Amino acid sequence: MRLSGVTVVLGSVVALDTVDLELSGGEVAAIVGANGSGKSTLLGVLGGLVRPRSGVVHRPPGRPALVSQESEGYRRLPITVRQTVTMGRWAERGRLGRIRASDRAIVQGALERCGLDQLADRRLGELSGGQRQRVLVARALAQQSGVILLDEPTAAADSASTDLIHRLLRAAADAGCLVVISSHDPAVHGIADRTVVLDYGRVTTETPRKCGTARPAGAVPPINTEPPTAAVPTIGPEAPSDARLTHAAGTHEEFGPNTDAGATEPGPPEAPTVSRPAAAPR
Ligand SMILES: Nc1ncnc2c1ncn2[C@@H]1O[C@H](COP(=O)(O)OP(=O)(O)OP(=O)(O)O)[C@@H](O)[C@H]1O
Repeated sequence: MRLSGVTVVLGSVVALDTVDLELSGGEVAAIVGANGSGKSTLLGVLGGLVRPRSGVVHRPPGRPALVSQESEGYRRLPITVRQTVTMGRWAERGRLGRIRASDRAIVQGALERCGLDQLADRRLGELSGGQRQRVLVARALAQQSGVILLDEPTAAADSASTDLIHRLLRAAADAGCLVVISSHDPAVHGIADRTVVLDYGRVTTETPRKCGTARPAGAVPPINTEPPTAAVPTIGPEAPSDARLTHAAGTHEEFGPNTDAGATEPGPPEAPTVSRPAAAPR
């Protein structure tokens, strides 16, 4: 996954400013920064949900698994935990496709690894915020994508849930996934190979991956994680119906005034003036 000179303008705000970034399978990248610094926007670009105004985006084949912020929308969904995690398999089977015994086994495995098997028949609205976050992570794991993008996946989690989610994500990366986590939680540094610091839409600091030195050996207990498969689409309420990440050879999109790159959202109108994001509390 590579971004070159990516700029995103939302309304009159430069949400991302000429961002260059290269991320690889097998690593956990932590995206950190103050409120409004552009973390969610960056995840949106990586996931193909936000259209840059300019720049180049290379994506690997397949659709990423997206874990959006736990929200009121999830609380209101009249579906059970198991049904939600099963949605991860729609990626491979299609919404109307038949869920097979192998899919059910994958879902059961994801439920168990996320400590949700006892809650499988509860509705989402009957869970705590931290429990719902584990459900969203379980759904992403059930998708078995090669890329998992998570927006503050531990914001409502207690320390035990945070530790579990982090260990599962670390294990997914160790199995070959690219895992990108936007977070305000300092605990994320414990599993990250790379930290990308955003400030007013710019990457100010990037700690690149150092082969073999990112984590002390044995710091993360092994977890039984299914290896990612190549090309699986995004699922879930936040997934756009026309997500364009399905090319077997990956995608290369160029954005700019003279290009017509595939986008999933209409680009912003030409803004006569562009301001920096509103100052965030430091
Ligand atoms: N739909 C929108 N229209 C205009 N500006 C927007 C829109 N969405 C976000 N922004 C602005 O873009 C900037 C980046 O927002 P973004 O949500 O990416 O920040 P963030 O780092 O994820 O913040 P947080 O930590 O609060 O989740 C902010 O200044 C925000 O106000």
